[in-house]
Amino acid sequence: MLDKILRIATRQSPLALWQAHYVQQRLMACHPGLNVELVPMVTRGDVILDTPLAKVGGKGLFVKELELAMLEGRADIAVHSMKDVPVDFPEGLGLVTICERDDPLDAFVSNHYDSVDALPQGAIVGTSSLRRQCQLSARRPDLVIRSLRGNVGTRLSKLDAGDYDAIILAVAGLKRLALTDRIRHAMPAEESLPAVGQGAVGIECRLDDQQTITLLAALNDDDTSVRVRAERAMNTRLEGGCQVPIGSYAVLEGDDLWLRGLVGSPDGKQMIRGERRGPRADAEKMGISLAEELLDNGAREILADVYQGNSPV
Ligand SMILES: NCc1[nH]cc(CCC(=O)O)c1CC(=O)O
Repeated sequence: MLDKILRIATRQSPLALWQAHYVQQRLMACHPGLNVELVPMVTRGDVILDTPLAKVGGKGLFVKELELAMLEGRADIAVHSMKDVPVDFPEGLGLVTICERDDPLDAFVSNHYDSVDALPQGAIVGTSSLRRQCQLSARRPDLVIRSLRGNVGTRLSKLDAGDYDAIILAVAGLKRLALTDRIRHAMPAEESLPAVGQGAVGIECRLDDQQTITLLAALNDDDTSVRVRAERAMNTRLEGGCQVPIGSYAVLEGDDLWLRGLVGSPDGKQMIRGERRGPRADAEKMGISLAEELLDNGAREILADVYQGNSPV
């Protein structure tokens, strides 16, 4: 078994490479003698940089090429930010491991201001995340939200060039890239409910590859896994792609899981919130029942509006 070389399909952004290296290091530490190599790839999501993701097919654009490489046997595993992993997997592939979650919160990043509340009237905030846009606009309807795509480094350069008064990024991404000094304010979940899976790294592989699945099991974190399963169950039940602002965030309090969810309109004028508390064994059930409550409380209409194009995405 240890004469095998495990190949990780990875995008080449600094964040993707950090995550792939992290999994490589952890696998080699857990399985002395195991060889782990990176197979760097370019995805469509890396090529289409000028259009909001919600309009060009969503975050799945970042994973398709990696999945094809696994199905064709050119790679054994793919490492993903859980936030970017779509609900469905191609036949034969699945998510088998979720590593310990890093900071799940959003970061307020600015060269001039300390917080959203400190921004002047009409300030320009950069984000292409409808979830962040919705929550920012609900709090401060006067803000002008402008699209912001590209790698974390590119986004920071655009801020530094003066294109924006502030931008919102994930704390976890900034930490991984050793850029925590750019964070002015970690936005608590009450201010910006995080995205499904934010801050967690997941690993996908072929479901018939038992040898790899066994090797990956050592990296699974049960607490993270239960939290992310609750968040993803909510998202799946909502059938919400990334065209709809959705936040879903679970924490453990002892053995109890506290799951909070949000569905909003992109302009922040509508916002439906709900929560569940229950035993960790009910993670998925809680996600589904919270989604159903949100749907009954108005999320159904919001989702329908967005998909019929009545809502300014
Ligand atoms: N959308 C891109 C993306 N995917 C994952 C992260 C951050 C790391 C994570 O959430 O695990 C980021 C950057 C960001 O949102 O600032």
